[in-house]
Amino acid sequence: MKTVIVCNHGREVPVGTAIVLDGIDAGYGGERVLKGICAELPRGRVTALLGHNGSGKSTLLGVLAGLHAPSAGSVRHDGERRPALVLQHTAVSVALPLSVRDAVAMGRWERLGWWRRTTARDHAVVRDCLERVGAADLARRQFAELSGGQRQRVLIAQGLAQESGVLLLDEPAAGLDTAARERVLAIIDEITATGTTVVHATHDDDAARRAGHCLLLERGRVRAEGRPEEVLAAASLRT
Ligand SMILES: Nc1ncnc2c1ncn2[C@@H]1O[C@H](COP(=O)(O)OP(=O)(O)OP(=O)(O)O)[C@@H](O)[C@H]1O
Repeated sequence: MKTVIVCNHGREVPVGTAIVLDGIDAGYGGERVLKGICAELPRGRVTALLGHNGSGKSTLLGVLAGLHAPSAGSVRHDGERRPALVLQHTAVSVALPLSVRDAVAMGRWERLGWWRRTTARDHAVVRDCLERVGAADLARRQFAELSGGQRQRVLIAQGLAQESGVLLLDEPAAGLDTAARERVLAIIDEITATGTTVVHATHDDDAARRAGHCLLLERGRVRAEGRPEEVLAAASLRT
């Protein structure tokens, strides 16, 4: 029997929900991009955000990360810290001289405050996060020298270093070759195995099939939500 804890615009919210989106509207200037998004994203699992270009996936990730204020509705999550947003490797400037270790340590900045005085624990977290993404041997390298796949794994480590219960990724495997893509998807699976909730935007049906839950957006509205096979079937009906 499904256990209901609260009501979300008349929808049941099962126990085990990490994030509740309740009637989210959001946009840019006068343009309304997200329109009344209601959804429940399961804790400790991967949710794949699907939809055509411009359907609002990145905007929704921004709202989930607390970087983009909704004009209506609310986001509730059960963690103490706000969700960690992992940048796409192509979105990060490589003009600055930055070691891999320093790039991951930036994930600690919000905790450190103005003086950014790191402790032994901060260093241990950075080491652990690099190990979790298989990049411990890259720690002393310059971020700019890395391949796209290596950069993406380092950015995931930066997100993990925030020690949030929720990790948000915007097309983390886009532009990577098959081996690098597979490695990123395997890391995402391993992250959820330790209890972290992952939400990632993707155009990749294989990545969606590996997810525990899918949310399909169409022109800023939820077109389908649920198990991957059901949502992918709904998606194929629209193409
Ligand atoms: N910073 C911005 N300023 C103005 N409009 C924006 C901005 N970012 C996105 N948009 C618009 O919002 C709509 C949704 O964009 P969004 O990037 O959220 O979609 P998406 O589903 O992530 O697309 P893609 O798959 O191409 O990344 C689009 O019409 C886009 O042009």
